[in-house]
Amino acid sequence: MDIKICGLSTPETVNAALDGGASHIGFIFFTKSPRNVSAETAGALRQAARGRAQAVVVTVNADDDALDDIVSAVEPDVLQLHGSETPERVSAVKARYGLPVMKALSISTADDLVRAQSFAGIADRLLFDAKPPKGAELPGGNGITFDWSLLATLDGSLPYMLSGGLNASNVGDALARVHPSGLDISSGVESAPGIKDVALIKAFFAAIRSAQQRAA
Ligand SMILES: O=C(O)c1ccccc1NCC(=O)[C@H](O)[C@H](O)COP(=O)(O)O
Repeated sequence: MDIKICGLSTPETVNAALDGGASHIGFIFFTKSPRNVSAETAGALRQAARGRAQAVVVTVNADDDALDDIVSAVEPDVLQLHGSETPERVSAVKARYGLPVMKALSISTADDLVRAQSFAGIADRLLFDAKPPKGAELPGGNGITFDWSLLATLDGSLPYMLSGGLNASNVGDALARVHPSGLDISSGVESAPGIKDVALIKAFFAAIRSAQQRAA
């Protein structure tokens, strides 16, 4: 199963993610986020990780000019669109950069999953995150779970990463209930907003391994 550690900003925590077995490392491009990084920082971190994990850049309703700059500086493997991008915008981004697009969607009701179907065959993968609280500044990275049982309505045709409020304590429960093609975590491996913690990253991977052994 793919595992994405998102919101990385230092070599130490990127190494912890890679050593733990992360398939994806995520870099946030959203100035209001405590995890926001410069293109230079993300570019250097992704170069160091090249060949070991896929580099994902996370943007929110970014226009072509902003994406051009980020893509040329970072050379990502995947673009994660975490705003209110439409299926048409996802198609246009895929065509412009020739890169896989993971579309993040906020989930709080079954209707949100009906909306997800409009990205079928367009986004390469979805990332189901919790709906941010009213008035929240951030569309993601809020450390909030959603009702995972809603995912039971999916027919299996949409590959998705499960995201939102995961941590070492609840990831086993999540894996017992749903079967995503990937997991994504950010604040659950932080000691403070934006500060990734090597011990928490290790604990997260250990919890996943335990859950997988229980299921085997
Ligand atoms: O993490 C952020 O600060 C962020 C800001 C703006 C857009 C997206 C953001 N995060 C995207 C992610 O993929 C997070 O990993 C995801 O929302 C889950 O976060 P968490 O609930 O903290 O594990």
